[in-house]
Amino acid sequence: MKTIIKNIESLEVLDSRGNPTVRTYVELEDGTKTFSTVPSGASTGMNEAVELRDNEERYGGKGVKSACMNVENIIAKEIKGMNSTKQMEIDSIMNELDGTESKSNLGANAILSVSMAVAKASALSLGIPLFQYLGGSNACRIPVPCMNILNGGEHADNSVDFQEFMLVPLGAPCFAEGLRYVAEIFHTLKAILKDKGLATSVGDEGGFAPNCSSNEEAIEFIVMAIEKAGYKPGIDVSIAVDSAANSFSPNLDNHYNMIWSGAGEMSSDDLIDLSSSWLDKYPIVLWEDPMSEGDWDGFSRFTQKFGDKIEVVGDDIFVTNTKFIKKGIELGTANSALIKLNQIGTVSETIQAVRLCREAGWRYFLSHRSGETEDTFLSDFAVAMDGGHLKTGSACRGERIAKYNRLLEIERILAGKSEYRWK
Ligand SMILES: O=C(O)[C@@H](CO)OP(=O)(O)O
Ligand SMILES: [Mg+2]
Repeated sequence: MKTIIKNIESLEVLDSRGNPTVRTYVELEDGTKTFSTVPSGASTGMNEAVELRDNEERYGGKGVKSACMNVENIIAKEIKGMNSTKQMEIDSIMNELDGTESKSNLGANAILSVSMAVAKASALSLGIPLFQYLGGSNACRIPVPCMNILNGGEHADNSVDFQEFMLVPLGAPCFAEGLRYVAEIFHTLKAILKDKGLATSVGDEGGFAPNCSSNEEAIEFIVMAIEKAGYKPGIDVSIAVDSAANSFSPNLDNHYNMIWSGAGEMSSDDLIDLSSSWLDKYPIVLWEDPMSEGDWDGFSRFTQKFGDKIEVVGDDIFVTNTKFIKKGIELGTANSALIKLNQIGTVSETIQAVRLCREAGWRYFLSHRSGETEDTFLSDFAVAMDGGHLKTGSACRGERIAKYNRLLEIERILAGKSEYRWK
């Protein structure tokens, strides 16, 4: 059979931060050969699946090279000879081989590299675009590109506490136009910052990282840039924020300390008040991780207050894990989950997390990591999952642009049959 796995090999390569990461090649009986490369986060949730990374001393120095060895010496031995289209079976065999809930034995990066590569190889061998292989022949919704144009927190060396400020081109008629809107605003923001004598260097995801005088000044600059570029805030282009509140909650609880801006200590209620005043003034449609992963109560209160007006997304608190998303659904913690393949470590389990959100009437927001690669799996995956929006960084870094460009290609493949809508 064409799609029988003939060979699997792994190679240590570099990610966008210049750190080692895993790339895995899968070869099928019919000669199809392809590969996948895994990303890695900087602001991570405590319960994310465990990667074997060189910079993680807590795993006894087991680094990316050992993840690659695990692919070749342990996973490949079991998976070779299997049909690559048996995604769920392959993923669950890898989980059994690993034997831990966190995937810390073989490494979530080792497992995910194989999981994504077998999906890609299957699609290639069958002659189907990856987004249709994963999402079915009706997959046609291109996500609204939530472009991160201003970075703070752990993704930058500046005076902004909130990690990501994103543009949401929800008024555009199609993806290509939406991308054009946000790329233009990106360049306009650069000119505004330059004009004000502020730095135009960028953070990990390619958004600008100026030393703003306050967090609020950051969002003011963005509204200014939207207008100056000729768009209407809230109609053509709205705004999304990822506070990544873990990064300013020293004990990951309901105490916050905004050290970068100097705003100082805050409680969950102070953050709710701040958000409330921003929501009155600025066209914000989505707010991610407004509270830390330990502040379930603060998160719920935030959702109670704003959940009928905006999308409240849980990232570090849910870590793409159905166990935590289920708890969030029961408690009303949020109304959406961030979806990152490497937080849970297999394609099948990521799809389960998406399905759970859908069944609960939640939204789900597909996402890259701050340490990325040129792999465009995420673009196809986002279209396949039909979530309507994704975040994959700014307009000035190749590893992010690769994903936007793949979405342009998909829109073209769908030749007028694609959908583009926020909700
Ligand atoms: O917090 C986030 O949402 C992500 C991606 O933007 O960052 P990281 O990959 O560092 O966790
Ligand atoms: Mg986040």
